[in-house]
Amino acid sequence: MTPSARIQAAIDLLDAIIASARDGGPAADTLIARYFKERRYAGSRDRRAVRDHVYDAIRRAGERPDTGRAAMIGLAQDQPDLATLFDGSPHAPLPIEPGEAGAEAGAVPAWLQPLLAAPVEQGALLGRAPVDLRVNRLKAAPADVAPLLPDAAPIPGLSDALRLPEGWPIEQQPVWTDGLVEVQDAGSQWIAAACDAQPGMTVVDLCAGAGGKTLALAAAMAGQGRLIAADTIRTRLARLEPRAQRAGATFIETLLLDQSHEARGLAALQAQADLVLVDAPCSGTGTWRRNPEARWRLTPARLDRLIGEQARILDFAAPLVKPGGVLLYATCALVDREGRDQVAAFLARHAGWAADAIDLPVGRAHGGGTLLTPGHDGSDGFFFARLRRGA
Ligand SMILES: C[S@@+](CC[C@H](N)C(=O)[O-])C[C@H]1O[C@@H](n2cnc3c(N)ncnc32)[C@H](O)[C@@H]1O
Repeated sequence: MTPSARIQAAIDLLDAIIASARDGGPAADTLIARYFKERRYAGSRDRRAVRDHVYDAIRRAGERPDTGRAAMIGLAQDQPDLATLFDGSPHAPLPIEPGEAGAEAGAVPAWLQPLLAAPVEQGALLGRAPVDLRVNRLKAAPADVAPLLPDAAPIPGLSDALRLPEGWPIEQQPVWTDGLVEVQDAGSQWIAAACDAQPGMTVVDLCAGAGGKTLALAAAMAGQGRLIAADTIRTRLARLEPRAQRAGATFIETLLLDQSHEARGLAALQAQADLVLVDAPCSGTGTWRRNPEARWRLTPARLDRLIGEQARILDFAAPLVKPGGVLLYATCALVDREGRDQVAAFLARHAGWAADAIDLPVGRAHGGGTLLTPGHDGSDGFFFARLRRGA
């Protein structure tokens, strides 16, 4: 592909990504993979260049652009070399017309800016994320793994964590295929630390998804006790099973819940759990480093729906906790209505509950919980709170 044809390919992909973000379709990564599957003539350098253009254009535009062309013209305003590639040659975009507008530059959609927690450094939300690893204590100690990964650096305060540079291909290494390490952002590892799961406990991971945090809890429990991974989406839970095998965490039980009738599926666990983790569905504002197009998907109506769902999940999670036990509420969102205010509302609805102080060498206290941000903590952004049921 010529450099100009790569720009046109990026424009075509951005058109598809914009439509998909508007209509709730597949993620950008899926669309990019599909696009190249149908265009075998594109070599690996073409793919990398097109992908970089696409993600640079997504990162640059806070609001969803009208067209892929507008998104790329916006990028060309910052990178004038790109503007010369709009040359009208075969497979290239037409020249940029005088006065033709590019998408506006910005990090956060205007409607969302006032809703983000005040300490959040908005300019840092779109940085590049490193590859963070968690050494799987069920199979190895950090001292065994560190010499196998000389490019990895420790992460202060997280004894089982290692950090590799962005894009490092860990999934091709035996240390990953053998289950000695999991890819897990430091923020998620801090949440697992805040859970303080111990061997022998009964633990419910209520929004387990594909089990990223479940596996961290399994390692903290040293494979002893009861660990139930629940979710309403069968395909997500199905992805946990091979991961648990690889990690040697075979004691994990999975529980598929029926959306809107979750309490029925959880009836046998009432007042049984020492710990319930609610890693709730959320706006994902803390993970824009990895999913920058997520900010083109969010709308005020979708945010309202998520907040309602978070409150509903908290309400059916609370009765599972035994007296004296803990409900750890976490979201990878930095919107106060999903974090600080959600916890305050929970405490107002549920007598006999209180927020524990969280003693971790990271984050900032925020309302009844802790705020982690890319700008302050170098991890994905999260809000989390430890809610304790009175004994
Ligand atoms: C933020 S993701 C969880 C990520 C996962 N804990 C991890 O560490 O990889 C939120 C999950 O909540 C699940 N979910 C949504 N509504 C739910 C409900 N009513 N009950 C249980 N899980 C739900 C979603 O399917 C999704 O997998």
